Amino acid sequence: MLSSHLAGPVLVIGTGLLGTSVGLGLRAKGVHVYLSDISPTAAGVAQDIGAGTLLEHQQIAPELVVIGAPPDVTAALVGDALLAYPNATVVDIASVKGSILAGVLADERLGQSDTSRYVGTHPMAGREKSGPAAARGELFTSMPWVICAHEGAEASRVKAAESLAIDLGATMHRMSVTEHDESVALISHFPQAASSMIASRLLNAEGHQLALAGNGLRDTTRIAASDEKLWIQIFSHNAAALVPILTGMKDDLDRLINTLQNPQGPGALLDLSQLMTEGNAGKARIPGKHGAPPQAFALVTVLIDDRPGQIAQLLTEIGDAQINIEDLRMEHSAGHQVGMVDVSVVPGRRDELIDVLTKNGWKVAQ
Ligand SMILES: NC(=O)c1ccc[n+]([C@@H]2O[C@H](COP(=O)([O-])OP(=O)(O)OC[C@H]3O[C@@H](n4cnc5c(N)ncnc54)[C@H](O)[C@@H]3O)[C@@H](O)[C@H]2O)c1
Ligand SMILES: O=C(O)C(=O)C[C@]1(C(=O)O)C=C[C@@H](O)C=C1
Repeated sequence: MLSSHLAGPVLVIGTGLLGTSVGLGLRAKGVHVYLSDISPTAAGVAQDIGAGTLLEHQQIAPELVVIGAPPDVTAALVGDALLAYPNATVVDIASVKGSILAGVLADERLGQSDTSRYVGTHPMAGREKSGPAAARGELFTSMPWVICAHEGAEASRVKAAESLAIDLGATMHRMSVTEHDESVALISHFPQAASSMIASRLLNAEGHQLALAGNGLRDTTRIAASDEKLWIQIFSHNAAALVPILTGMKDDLDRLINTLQNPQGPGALLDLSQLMTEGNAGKARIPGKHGAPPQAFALVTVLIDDRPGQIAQLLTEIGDAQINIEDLRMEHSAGHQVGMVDVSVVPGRRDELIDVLTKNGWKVAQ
């Protein structure tokens, strides 16, 4: 078992997707984890899948308490935990930070020595699913984890919060709550709003239209499946940072509508070209997964028969050719006994991959 920075025990309050993922990740490091949730079922499932031990009537003195509940109850749960466990560091992992810090500092039950043990944090990893059954111990590996220590936080408490991120394999980013909320409004909350709006256009789509859906629609709507109860809280807690970004989008939309109302008009084509090139440039600024520099991988699509062992064979042959796979995705072709595997590789190895696979008899769609 790998050694951990945290000694434990750690108490996770709120054992849904995120809290259970924290429990699973810490258990894999050998840290003792207790689990608690307002829903006995959520806590029970988390225990059953190995995220820790149910907190029932045991008297515990946790080193760290992690609040993994929704944003609207987080500040109150932080306050409860600071009072219930007077020696513990208490962190939350909610997606918004300013409103929660304000709630904790305004809690009249707490003195300065209590709030000095609180550190707000936010792992930038998640899924469009919720609940403990969707949890993964590796969720945070190489993903950013923001630490938003407030002015009154004790250094040793900040270190404990950082130890949690390190033990779970995340990369640490320190910032103020304001910097955090503005950043995530742009890179997380705005994309969620845009994805939900794109998907909501489909409500009245005809079946024959939807039957044509390809990767463009799937790529832009994955997170539209996210939990509505969680996101109404995130949007409303971070409204001030989100409004300017949505206003900028509205201006762009107005400009596009204007241009398309007269697509042969003077400057219209230049306007459309600008929309695309600005989008290309923005996309190129997104770092590669796991913090790597931006890199456009080359995609090779391989057609495989829909029968057992095909993917394993494909991966073995790519491995034998000493070509590293950067990303892998599989799609089924509706109504056909065929699958399509998208293999991403560094651009310099693309032609070689196509050669190897074609020689080995695979059908490669170029
Ligand atoms: N889902 C994501 O992608 C993601 C990513 C990063 C951070 N977060 C943050 O993590 C937190 C949890 O999100 P999630 O996706 O795991 O949600 P979830 O719905 O899967 O889990 C939340 C859990 O909190 C429990 N809970 C609610 N009120 C409680 C209370 N008063 N006391 C104890 N438990 C309570 C619920 O029963 C549920 O099991 C949220 O604050 C969210 O903003 C989510
Ligand atoms: O991958 C996803 O499904 C997510 O939406 C994760 C995501 C994100 O925007 O990156 C969503 C909200 C969280 O606060 C942090 C991470």
